[in-house]
Amino acid sequence: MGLFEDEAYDQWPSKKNTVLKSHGRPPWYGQDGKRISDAFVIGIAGGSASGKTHVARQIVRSLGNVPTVIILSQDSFYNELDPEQHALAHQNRFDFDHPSSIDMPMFAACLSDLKACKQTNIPIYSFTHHQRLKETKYLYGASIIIAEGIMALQDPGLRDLYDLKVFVQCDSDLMLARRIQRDVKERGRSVEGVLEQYLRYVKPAFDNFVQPTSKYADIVVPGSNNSVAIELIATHIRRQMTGRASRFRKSMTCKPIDPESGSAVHHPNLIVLKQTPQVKGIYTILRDQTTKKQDFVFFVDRLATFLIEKAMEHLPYRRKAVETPIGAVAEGSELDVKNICGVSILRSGGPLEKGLTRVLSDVRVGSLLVQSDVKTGEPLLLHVMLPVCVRERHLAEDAWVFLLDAQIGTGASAFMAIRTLLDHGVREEHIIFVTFLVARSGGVAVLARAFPRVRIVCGAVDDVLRETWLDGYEPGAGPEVLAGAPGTELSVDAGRKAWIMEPGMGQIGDRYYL
Ligand SMILES: Nc1ncnc2c1ncn2[C@@H]1O[C@H](COP(=O)(O)OP(=O)(O)O)[C@@H](O)[C@H]1O
Ligand SMILES: Nc1ccn([C@@H]2O[C@H](COP(=O)(O)O)[C@@H](O)[C@H]2O)c(=O)n1
Repeated sequence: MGLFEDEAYDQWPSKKNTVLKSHGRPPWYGQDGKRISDAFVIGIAGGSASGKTHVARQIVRSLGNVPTVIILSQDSFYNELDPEQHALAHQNRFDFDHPSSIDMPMFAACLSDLKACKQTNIPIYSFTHHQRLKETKYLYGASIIIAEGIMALQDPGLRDLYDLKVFVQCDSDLMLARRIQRDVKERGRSVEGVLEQYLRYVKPAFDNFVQPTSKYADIVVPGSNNSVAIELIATHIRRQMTGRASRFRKSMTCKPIDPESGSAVHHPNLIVLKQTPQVKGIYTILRDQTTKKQDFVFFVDRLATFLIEKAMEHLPYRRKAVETPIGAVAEGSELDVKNICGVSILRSGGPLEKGLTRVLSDVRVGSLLVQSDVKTGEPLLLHVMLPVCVRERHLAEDAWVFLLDAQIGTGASAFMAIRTLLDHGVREEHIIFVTFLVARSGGVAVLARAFPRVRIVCGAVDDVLRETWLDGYEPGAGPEVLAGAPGTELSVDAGRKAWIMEPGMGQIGDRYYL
């Protein structure tokens, strides 16, 4: 499932569960790999049909070009009902408006995970059937979270999670009229049923529990004609977001110096293929600019298999005895891992992905898309599609992940990809980065400092990571120069420069696929 699904919520059976909107997520961590700031969280409360979801969506629209936003609806967290309660619910005789009807601890837990930049899996609720569906919805990667629900400001623990608290104040008649319309159209209810439920539970609960929480709000927004208030909120959020992203692209290309020895830091877990004549021969063909595409693809595929086999040496194995066809016992070994998967950094990780599936035929492979921001040169996380054993927290901590990318130059994409896996609970020592080429003076040293337990398996090490003007770039030209500019396998900074590896292999993805 894709992570950043713009306006994806119309497909959900319950109310608008989540909206994810992304213009790419800049680094949320510092040079030491640790998180530097939490996501910004807005809590929106108000009566049923007061317009909370509408306000949340309007805020998202008004925010425009900001990093990823998620709308998290409290509606997803109604408690499971037993058969008796279920029967009552279908007769409009169950109180869904009492605070105890919502699984507040679960809502708070999901929200705090998202705030702390971790992934979460939220329930999907069906208002028609008054129950949670079997599937859950995976969420990850928001810089801004809007949590909305009638009880969003009810719980003190929840209130502590918000950076901004909003209450939507709406006229009761308008709320009732909207609710009748919506519940008949979208929630499979009859007009009589809506009115019965409204008079018995909704209105009293609004007066007793919902309206009193308006006192906690930083801002009260009208339930209609509220564009000015929404613009004010969006401006406030934009201001809060400024300066939150970490900027350290430039420093990633420098050789970090070990304060104790004074010499450049090398990666303690950099594993380079033995430079046999056979391996050297393959690299010679791959580095040669006259090599035809057909040969390039053939030798990349061959090398990918070598590298994956090398990486496999770092997985745990246990002893295993088998009986041979002649009835003898042979002592051997077998893989001792619960879950193993691949994650390919798009698009250059593709050839290694093929290598991985040749070696482990049933392995699941996910992907990450990281691209440089044209203005700042910082990496932006644009897309996350991870295998289930990483998406589910209880599986992630036992999972082993082969992270695949063609080369590590500045290390910016590798850094972001590793941080993403760690956010999901994958153990640092369970990540094996497999790559064709690394630049010694570049990102590996930065990665070594931040994530020393991640193993990097590569086939060759280039000493030079050179900063250069992009081909065809003239200072002062527009950002369109960057689109598809050759030699930008390694990212671009605000000055329209790229870092290229020497001697390098050129753009491995382009040479392989185009
Ligand atoms: N400002 C508004 N102007 C017009 N219609 C609105 C406005 N706010 C909400 N509505 C409509 O009212 C109904 C309920 O709004 P919604 O945002 O789903 O309420 P809540 O999330 O508070 O239950 C929806 O059909 C929505 O389109
Ligand atoms: N099975 C359910 C669960 C909840 N409700 C009603 O939903 C209202 C809250 O949702 P809003 O989108 O209107 O904020 C709440 O007032 C419950 O009565 C329901 O009808 N059935």
